Amino acid sequence: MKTLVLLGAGGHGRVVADAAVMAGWRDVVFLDDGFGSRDTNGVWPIVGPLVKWREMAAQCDLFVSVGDNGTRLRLFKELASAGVSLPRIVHPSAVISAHSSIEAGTVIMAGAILQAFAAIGAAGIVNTGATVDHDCRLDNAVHLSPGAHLAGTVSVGERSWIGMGANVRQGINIGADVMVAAGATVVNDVADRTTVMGVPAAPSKRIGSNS
Ligand SMILES: CC(=O)SCCNC(=O)CCNC(=O)[C@H](O)C(C)(C)COP(=O)(O)OP(=O)(O)OC[C@H]1O[C@@H](n2cnc3c(N)ncnc32)[C@H](O)[C@@H]1OP(=O)(O)O
Repeated sequence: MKTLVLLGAGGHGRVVADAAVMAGWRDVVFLDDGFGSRDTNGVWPIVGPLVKWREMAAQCDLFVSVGDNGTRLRLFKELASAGVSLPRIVHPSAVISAHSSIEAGTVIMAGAILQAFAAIGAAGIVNTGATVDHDCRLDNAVHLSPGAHLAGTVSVGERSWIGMGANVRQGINIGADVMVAAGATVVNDVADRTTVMGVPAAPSKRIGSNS
């Protein structure tokens, strides 16, 4: 297998690296703009700043491991438009229906479950133990946090973040750039750029950061 180059050397990056090793990559390195002041992320080396991807692209697999949804999607699009090889990373303990789909640049973490006809967009994160049930549609750069659960036929718009342990009722449409708070239960559709929290989830006057 080619060397895997991860763009973004934070905590999320370490979990992506670990999943990638479990999925079969042997050599994993990071690029990060903190290069110079840090030279490792966990047990993996940081070998240069982000821009170095251009000189590594021909020989390596590249993957954006930035947690912030907007930044991750912007970098993913930059790489994709340069024609770079952009894998999916699926932890071997995830349960993935043969009738589901996962676009490039997405990571599926340990213990996650994708049910039949679930469709996951590009540059997404389906985090530890999250479940996506039948016929759900996740647009690009959605982050489904650890232990979040989507019932059947839920749609989630671009760059939205579903917090830890949140639950979404079947058939719900969640817009783009939405923040669903940790532990919320969503029983009504959610408009673009809204933060919802609580059980049942209601819009919050305070806007949380979507990162
Ligand atoms: C592997 C990983 O680590 S992946 C990362 C997973 N992380 C998550 O899922 C975290 C998701 N983020 C949250 O739930 C955040 O609390 C947010 C975005 C909803 C709110 O964040 P902030 O805007 O910083 O809000 P802040 O912490 O200042 O709290 C504002 C108010 O909302 C309340 N509040 C915050 N989060 C929640 C929540 N999840 N549910 C209910 N109420 C909440 C606070 O108690 C506070 O109430 P108060 O004004 O009465 O004191």
